[in-house]
Amino acid sequence: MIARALTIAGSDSGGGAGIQADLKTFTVRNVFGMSALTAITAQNTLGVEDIHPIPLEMIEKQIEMVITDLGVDAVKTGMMGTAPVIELVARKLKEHSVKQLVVDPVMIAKGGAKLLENDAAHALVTELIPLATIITPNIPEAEVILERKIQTVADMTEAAKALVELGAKAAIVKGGHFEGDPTDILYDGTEIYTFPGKRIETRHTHGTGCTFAACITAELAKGNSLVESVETAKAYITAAIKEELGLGQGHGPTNHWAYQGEQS
Ligand SMILES: Nc1ncnc2c1ncn2[C@@H]1O[C@H](COP(=O)(O)OP(=O)(O)OP(=O)(O)O)[C@@H](O)[C@H]1O
Ligand SMILES: Cc1ncc(CO)c(N)n1
Repeated sequence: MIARALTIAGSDSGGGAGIQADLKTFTVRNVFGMSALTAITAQNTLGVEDIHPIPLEMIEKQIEMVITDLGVDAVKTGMMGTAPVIELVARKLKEHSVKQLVVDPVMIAKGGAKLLENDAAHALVTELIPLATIITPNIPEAEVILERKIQTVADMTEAAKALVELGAKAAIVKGGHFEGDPTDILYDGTEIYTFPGKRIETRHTHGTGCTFAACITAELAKGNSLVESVETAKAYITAAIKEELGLGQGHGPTNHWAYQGEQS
């Protein structure tokens, strides 16, 4: 049977981030994708124009309809928006004993728009992080969650460990926001793994975080190990950034078809 993945996230009308990035990535990685929308955004490569939140009952019904009929092998969370949404999603994931959960703690879009209310970071810590197979913050997100500055690779390593102490089984702190080559640091509760990258000079990085986390989710859904899943996701996002599509006037989308690696 084909592996199944559910993304619980916001819609990006521009198609480069949010559920659109997730569903494209799931498809290219041979996983059947499903979605529960938390918000609709009117956005493009230049920024977020408006956000329309989805009512809590409707978020709940989407999750319920998908899990009780089609079933899921892995779930990814992206833009949550508010603390009540996080609380609801955590309750549903517990109710259905979801085993593989990738938490991408989306806070701010590339153009600077706020995708998570300030008072909701606490709910991430108390509700969602303890359920996570892996949490995938960029450096500013890890700084908000842990209430500390991250300035060096050593700080990233300490941050990954601290996120596991908060209850996630694993954490990867992404280095895309540092100057120079972007190195990501993974801690799986036992070992530290370093995923070095070469910085690609491009403005087309809209949705890199969503796409990376979606690929981890797809690989986990197929039954791959955590480290294998992150390795594939790193290769996938690197190819997607390198072979950008040249779309839009601002931060353009990545190329979800670019990765030529094997299907596992
Ligand atoms: N310019 C780049 N060149 C190569 N790799 C990059 C570049 N920018 C980001 N990455 C890699 O892409 C992945 C996503 O990291 P990033 O820090 O950009 O996520 P993010 O900030 O959460 O993205 P988003 O804009 O979707 O919120 C990481 O593996 C990171 O190392
Ligand atoms: C809907 C949505 N989710 C996540 C991001 C972060 O890239 C975005 N720009 N839009």
